[in-house]
Formats: sequence, C-alpha cells, structure tokens
Amino acid sequence: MSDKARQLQITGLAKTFATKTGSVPVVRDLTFDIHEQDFVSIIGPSGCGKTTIFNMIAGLLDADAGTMRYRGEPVDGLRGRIGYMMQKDLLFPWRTVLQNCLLGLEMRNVDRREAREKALDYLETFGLKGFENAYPSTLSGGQRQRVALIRTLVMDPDILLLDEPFSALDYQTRLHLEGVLVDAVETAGKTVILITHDVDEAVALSKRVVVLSGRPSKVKAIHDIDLASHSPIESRSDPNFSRYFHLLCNELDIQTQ
Ligand SMILES: Nc1ncnc2c1ncn2[C@@H]1O[C@H](COP(=O)(O)OP(=O)(O)OP(=O)(O)O)[C@@H](O)[C@H]1O
Repeated sequence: MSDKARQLQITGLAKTFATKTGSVPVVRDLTFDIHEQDFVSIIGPSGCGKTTIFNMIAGLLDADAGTMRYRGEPVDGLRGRIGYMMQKDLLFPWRTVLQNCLLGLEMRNVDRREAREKALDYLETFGLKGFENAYPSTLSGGQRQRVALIRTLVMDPDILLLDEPFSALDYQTRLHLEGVLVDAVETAGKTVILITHDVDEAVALSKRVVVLSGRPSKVKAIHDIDLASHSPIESRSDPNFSRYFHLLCNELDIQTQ
C-alpha cells in the first residue's frame, strides 16, 4: 500500500504517566495504520488507554516514544486536521444550538452567511430543524450529542476522532444516530476513528476494528469487517454479523456462550 493510501501511520507510540504513587505505563509500542476514508473502531478493556491514544493523535498530549506520519509526512499530532468529539459533549450552555454549531467556524473567520447555511444544512440532516435557537439545557441527551457531532463535522476535518459518541444514549437513538453518522461521513468522504465499548456498534459501523490489549495497551489484533450493507441497522441482520461479533468478544475475553 502506498504512503498516500495510508492516511495516518502510527508506529511504536508509547505513553507513561507520572503519578504521586509512581509511573503508570498506559500505551506501549502501539502500531497501526488508518487508510483514506477508513472507518476504524478501537475497542479494548476499560481504562486501557483509548482516550490517551486519541489525545496523542490529536496533538493534545506528547507521546514518550514512537512516530506518526500523515500522508507520509512526519507529524507530532493532527492538530488542525482532525475533528475531535470527546466523551462529554462540552456544549456551551450560554450559546444556542446554532451558535454552538458555529463556534469553530467563527474562530476560523469563515464568512458568516456561508457558515450559517452550512450549519443549518447539518441541523436539518440531523433532525434538528426548529431547534436552532434552543439552549443546550432544554435538549435531550441524543439532541445534545447531535449538536456536538454537527459542531465537529461542520469544520470539515480530514479525520474524525469520536470518543464513545453514543454511549450515553438509549438504543433507539443510538441506532438512528449511527445511521446518520455513516451517511454523513460517506457523503463527505471522511475518515473516522471511533472509540467504543460496544462490540455490536463496532461491527455494525466499521470497515476495520483495532482490538487493544489491557494496560499498557498495544494492538492485539486488527480485523477487517466485510458486511454487504453500510447501513448499521441492516448490517446487524447480515449472516456474517454474529461471526464478527463472537470473534471480537473472544479477542476481548468476553464469554458469549
Ligand atoms: N493525565 C493523566 N495522569 C495520570 N494518569 C492518567 C492521565 N490520563 C489518563 N491516565 C490514566 O491512564 C489510564 C488510561 O486512561 P484512558 O482514559 O486513556 O483509558 P480509556 O481506555 O479511554 O478508559 P475508558 O475505557 O474507561 O474510557 C487510566 O488508568 C487513567 O487513570
């Protein structure tokens, strides 16, 4: 595979935190590639270092060792190229839904009318037409997550880092938003790296799944997911779905029988 097709190459990344009680090695010798327009889920035991890995990719945290290459060029992190949706939606309570969606575009000095049109388009796509002037405190959890996703997508980043974006949602809302996300990133040709605790979600959404070992985490396995449909709901009834599900549960030492 050419360097260009490998959008992001992560090689030998490591991170140890110094704490009052001693040093905590969290990531060790982490190596994997992300392809152009990939949809990769990262799964692993709780506390194995998934968010720490995102923070290093985002350039918010320095790695102790290892390298990252973006389209072949060495980089310290992907600051400016990624949209990072953290576990908490981090909406500003004093800004309306539309103002929250426009925040990044304002900071980038994008033409106001152009920015507004773009945000309004996304609000309609994500079923939030009519909520432009609402404040976050008046929204449901699912609506807040949608606003946070729009705020990330509207910036048109090359790569989306999504840290458990749907974990706090009820199953029905989650299924709906998974579909909206897949459609949006396929239409825009984006690359997605998703952290999830949900094996079912990883299989339904991903082209590939990276399985991490326990802390200090490294890559235990990478599995291609090849299902006929890209729709997260239809994928769940694919005859191969349960095979992938059991394979990944097995990798995570989850008993399914
Ligand atoms: N700044 C820090 N200082 C010290 N320890 C930290 C720091 N950040 C994270 N850790 C520790 O690193 C480990 C991994 O944390 P991280 O949040 O990356 O894991 P995770 O896999 O995303 O967790 P979860 O599955 O619960 O979401 C944890 O034990 C955490 O306490």
